[in-house]
Amino acid sequence: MTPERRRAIWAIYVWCRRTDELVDGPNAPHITPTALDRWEARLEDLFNGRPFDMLDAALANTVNKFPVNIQPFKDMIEGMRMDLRKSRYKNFDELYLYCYYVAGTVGLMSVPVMGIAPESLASTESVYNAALALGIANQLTNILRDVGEDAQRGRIYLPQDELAQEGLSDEDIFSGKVTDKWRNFMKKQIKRARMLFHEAEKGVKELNASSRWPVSASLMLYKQILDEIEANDYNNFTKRAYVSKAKKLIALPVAYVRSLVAPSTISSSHRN
Ligand SMILES: CC(C)=CCC/C(C)=C/CC/C(C)=C/CC/C(C)=C/COP(=O)(O)OP(=O)(O)O
Repeated sequence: MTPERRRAIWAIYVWCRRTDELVDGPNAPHITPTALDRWEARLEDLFNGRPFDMLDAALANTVNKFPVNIQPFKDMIEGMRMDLRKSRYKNFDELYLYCYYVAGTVGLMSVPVMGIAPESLASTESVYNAALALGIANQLTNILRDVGEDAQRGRIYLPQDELAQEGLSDEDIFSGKVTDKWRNFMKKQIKRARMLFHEAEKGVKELNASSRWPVSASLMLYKQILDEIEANDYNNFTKRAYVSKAKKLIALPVAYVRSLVAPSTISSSHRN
C-alpha cells in the first residue's frame, strides 16, 4: 500500500486491537458496559477532532484524510457488549450478527482507506459487500480454529441449531472428541466459510491497484487455515491449525500475480 494508506490501516488496526483488548486482555475481568460506554465517548471525541491520547490521534488523523464513517467503529464496540452478555448463538443469523460486529466492521472501515479503483465499474455497494464477506469469513475461520480454546473459557461460538442437527451438544464440545458427527458438522462450517471467502475474492480486483496485494495475500493466508483444520482431521479441540512459514512465503508471490488482475471495465469486456 502507499505509505499514507499503510499508516491509516495501522491506526485502524491499533484502535481495533485496543477495543478487542478491553474484553480479551488482562483487564477484561474489570470491563463493564459502562467502560465500553466511555470507550465509545472517546471514539466520538476523536472523530470530532479531540483525541484523548497519541494512538487516538493517529486515528483522528486517518479520519481527516479518508472518508471513514464512525458507524462500523460503534458497531464493533456493540460487538464487545454482545460478547460480555452472550456465550451461545442459537442459529447462524445470531452468529452472523456477532461476526459482523467484531470483524465485518473491519472490512467496512478499510475500504475508504484502501480505495476503489477509479477504472472499476463495480458498484460501491458490491465492493463493500465483498469487504464485509472477508471480515465474516475471517471471523468464522478464527472461530473454527479456536473451538477448543474458546470452550475452555466456557464459550461456544457455533450455531446451536446446526450442532443439534448433527446430534451434537455443548457436552460434546467440552469433552472434545473428534467423532464422525463432529467431522460432518465441521465440513459444513468450512464450506460456508469458503463460500464467503469466494464472495470476498470477487471484490479484491475492484480495489485500488496498490491495495490489492495485501488484501489478496491476507485472504489467501487466512483461507488456508481451513485447509489446515482439514489436515488435522478436524481436531480443533487440542490442535491449533496454522499455516507454516513456507506456505506463507509461497502465498505472497501467488497473491502478487493475482493482484495484477485489473477490474472489469467497459473496454476490457469489449476485448473478448
Ligand atoms: C475484499 C475487499 C473488497 C476489501 C478488503 C476489506 C478487508 C481489509 C477485510 C478484512 C477484515 C478483517 C481483517 C477482519 C478481522 C477478522 C479477524 C478474525 C481478526 C482476528 O482477530 P483475533 O481474534 O484477535 O485474532 P487472533 O486470535 O488470531 O489474534
